[in-house]
Amino acid sequence: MSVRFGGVLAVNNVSFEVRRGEVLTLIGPNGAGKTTVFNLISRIYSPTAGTLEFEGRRLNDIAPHEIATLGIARTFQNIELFEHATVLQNLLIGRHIRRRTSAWSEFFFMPSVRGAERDARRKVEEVIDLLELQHYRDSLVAGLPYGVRKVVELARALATEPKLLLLDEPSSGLNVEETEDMAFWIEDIRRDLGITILMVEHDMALVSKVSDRVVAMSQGEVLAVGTPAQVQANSAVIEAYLGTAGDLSSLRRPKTGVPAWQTLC
Ligand SMILES: Nc1ncnc2c1ncn2[C@@H]1O[C@H](COP(=O)(O)OP(=O)(O)OP(=O)(O)O)[C@@H](O)[C@H]1O
Repeated sequence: MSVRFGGVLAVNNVSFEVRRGEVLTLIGPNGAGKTTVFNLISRIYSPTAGTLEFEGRRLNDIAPHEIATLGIARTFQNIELFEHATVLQNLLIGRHIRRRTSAWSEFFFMPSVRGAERDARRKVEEVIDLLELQHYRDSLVAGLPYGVRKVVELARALATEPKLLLLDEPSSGLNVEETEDMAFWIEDIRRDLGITILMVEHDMALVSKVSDRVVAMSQGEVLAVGTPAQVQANSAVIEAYLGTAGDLSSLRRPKTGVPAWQTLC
């Protein structure tokens, strides 16, 4: 796919596949086009050229609100939750896209609606147990620590029972311990729930730990695809990161205090 914003070719002829059951991570310096790829897959943006397919189905003409019903869920770089609702309510709202009941049956609270309500609660409670959120289930999101909110956003995505989970910088803003917990959640989600994961991430320790394959991007293009070790050893990838080292403000530092490009080299 390619996408142009005025004079900026944000994504230029980018092509890759996500295999069922894998964790695939997009890496690259700031401005490489990673979030734009996520926004293309979520249908927030439309490609200027190219095709997007999910399970053999062309997604180019699908509306953004239909993406979740096809089995694609996402989290955002900046957490997007209902701040003045509880954790449980946020998850139930997330779950609502699975509802197949009509407005008519909802109005009269017919048996099909009661059944759907029970299913939603059961699924949401399963996710709360899986991500160990029991302690926070009735707390307002607004009062929760940042690290817990990140897990709640992940839980809300899981409550939709996705086949493909898009995680946009799951470790951003987390401390070392919280990042390690996030790595465990990601591994559990893939192993226990069989969900395929496509992730954008800057923390190379987390990337190496959980990813089967990595796609390295720079300036809107794919530089390399391979295992984390293969991509980290790729000279074009190293150069792309070193090329930004003069502008340290554009590099995200992992919590070790080591610049991202040093962890790559
Ligand atoms: N809506 C938009 N309008 C104009 N330009 C945009 C838009 N979205 C992204 N861009 C530009 O596209 C390029 C790629 O941005 P993108 O946010 O995808 O990079 P990124 O790799 O996700 O960076 P970061 O790691 O900082 O999130 C940048 O030059 C950015 O300014």
